[in-house]
Amino acid sequence: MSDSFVHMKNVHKIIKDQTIIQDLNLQVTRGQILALCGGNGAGKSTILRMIAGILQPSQGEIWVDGLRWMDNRKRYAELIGYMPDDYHFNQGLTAQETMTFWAKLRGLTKARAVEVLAEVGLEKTGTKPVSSFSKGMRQRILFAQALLARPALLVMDEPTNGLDPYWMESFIQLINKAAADGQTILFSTHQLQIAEVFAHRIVFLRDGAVSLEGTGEELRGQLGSARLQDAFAELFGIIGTRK
Ligand SMILES: Nc1ncnc2c1ncn2[C@@H]1O[C@H](COP(=O)(O)OP(=O)(O)OP(=O)(O)O)[C@@H](O)[C@H]1O
Repeated sequence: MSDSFVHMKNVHKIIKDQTIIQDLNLQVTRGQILALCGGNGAGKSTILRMIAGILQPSQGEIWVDGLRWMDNRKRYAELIGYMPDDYHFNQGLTAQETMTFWAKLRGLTKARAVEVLAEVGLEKTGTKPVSSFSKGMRQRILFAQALLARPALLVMDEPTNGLDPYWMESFIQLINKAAADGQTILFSTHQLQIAEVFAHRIVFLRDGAVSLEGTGEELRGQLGSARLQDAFAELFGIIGTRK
């Protein structure tokens, strides 16, 4: 096994007789920010859920900080802050009550719940019901939830969906700070300009396999295209290739 912080080795995932992920090998070093890109159905969420321990590979192994999910599920879960692409909030609770509930589940204090809500700019609106929140504000609650326990690994599915330009910038700053503090970050996005701005490495998936990977600069160099978005369009054509 390598000294990578996240190591996926020969991972396959089969769901309902369909191969969703095929022979995936992926390594992420500590403190690295890695963006997973690819069209609809390429397998981004499936990979992130497997790393988060929500799904298990059909074949192959995944280590986070040298630990496999089946070795010690509690310790494994403690290593990871997972931000799902969607979540059905309890509409009756305020943002602060929601976050405090999640904090208590992790043995953390209400003060930490309030602090992390402030980090995502929801200190004032935190006392309002989540039912009154916009998509972007809900995204910020989910992001705060992933940050709660200051996890060694942040796994985020489409974290910038619905963020306005101001919060996009704040999100980038928070992620850069987390990486500078030694946290390792994996996220999926369709927004290649976001991946280019702050990911140390970009992995392009196609039909559950790695199609291309490198830094933004390397990929642009390889593809001879001024912008990754152009390269992406060239390579993948119309988004959504899997039948
Ligand atoms: N529970 C499931 N049952 C059947 N098929 C599934 C299931 N989960 C995922 N899939 C299929 O696996 C493939 C990959 O899905 P996944 O959600 O990982 O893709 P994605 O890259 O995150 O897509 P998007 O960009 O649209 O969010 C898709 O073809 C999807 O239909």
